[in-house]
Amino acid sequence: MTPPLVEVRHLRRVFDVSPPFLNRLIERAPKQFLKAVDDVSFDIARGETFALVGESGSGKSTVARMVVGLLEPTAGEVTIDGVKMTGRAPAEDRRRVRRRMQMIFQDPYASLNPRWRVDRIVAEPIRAFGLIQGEAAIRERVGELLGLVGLHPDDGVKYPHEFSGGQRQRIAIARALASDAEFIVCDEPTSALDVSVQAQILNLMRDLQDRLGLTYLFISHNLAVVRHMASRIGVMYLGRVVEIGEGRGLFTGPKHPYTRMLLDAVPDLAHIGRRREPVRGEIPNPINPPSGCTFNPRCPYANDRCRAEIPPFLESVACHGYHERRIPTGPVELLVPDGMAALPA
Ligand SMILES: Nc1ncnc2c1ncn2[C@@H]1O[C@H](COP(=O)(O)OP(=O)(O)OP(=O)(O)O)[C@@H](O)[C@H]1O
Repeated sequence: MTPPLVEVRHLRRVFDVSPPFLNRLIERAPKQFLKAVDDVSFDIARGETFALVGESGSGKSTVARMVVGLLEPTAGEVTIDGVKMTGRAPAEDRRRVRRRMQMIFQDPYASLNPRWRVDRIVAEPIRAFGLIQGEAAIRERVGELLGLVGLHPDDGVKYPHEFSGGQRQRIAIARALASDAEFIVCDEPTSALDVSVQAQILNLMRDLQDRLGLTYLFISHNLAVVRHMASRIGVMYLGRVVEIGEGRGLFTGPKHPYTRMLLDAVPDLAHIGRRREPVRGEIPNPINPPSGCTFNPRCPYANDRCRAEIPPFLESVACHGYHERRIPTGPVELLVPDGMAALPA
């Protein structure tokens, strides 16, 4: 069996969110810490799209930033292509992996230098990594990359503000591909776009994946988008992965009560065989999370054990109720929301 391209093990990130020292001194308040990511583990196979979903603040972006090396983990390991990125792997190995790993963000405008022409933006990784020598050859490669993402090679002479949001995301993708990336971390890449443009960008990403064998870590709060993109999905709640499921399976047979609640909150979800449960309560304060399973105050099936013990991650789900067969399960089916009909199933 080929090893996974990406291995994330027991990743943790704690932020110090204490008030300023003097305030703490006056108020005699202790330091405060926020566990943004707590013991997260998953693998991503080569050529696969693995998605992380969850409500705002569940820790998705923090995981993404640690995976690409933009943020130092408090604990845990990220191994990419056999190289321990969080350990003491030789610098040369880590540089090689970094080049082949890129990130695209929700707001492409913020990540594209507004004063640079598009051809310079796309050529920058090629120059930085010394991938191609000679200006004519670089120009040719930039034209090729722009064509690959559905832009015209002549678009290179324009500036980012001359493009629409969707076209800017295409430029960001071209720049990511310029360094011969094989692993792309996509943090809400289409959330700022109109639904029809979203579909075009998602289809482009899938097409590029097929043609170039790309691997994606896809972060989104939009379940319809995730269902379209991902072969496997991890559901995050308050810094933990509570369930990992195969794309369709997660939608048709959710195991964790939180996954069911997330699906129930999608208006276009048709429910077969079980009652839709209303969304209960709010996400607790992550600085002072509930004991035991952090979902227990919102869970209709919680008992004393749920309030006392963190559930282990077994059979792809971390839930005492599921392991003890206390939770009724039933199939659900996701209907394609309006406007997303352009997305192939
Ligand atoms: N630099 C930071 N300092 C302090 N707290 C942070 C920092 N970055 C993130 N957090 C906190 O960590 C938690 C997880 O945030 P994160 O952005 O990873 O969640 P998310 O699921 O990606 O949500 P969103 O979709 O809103 O970005 C949140 O409670 C957030 O406030």
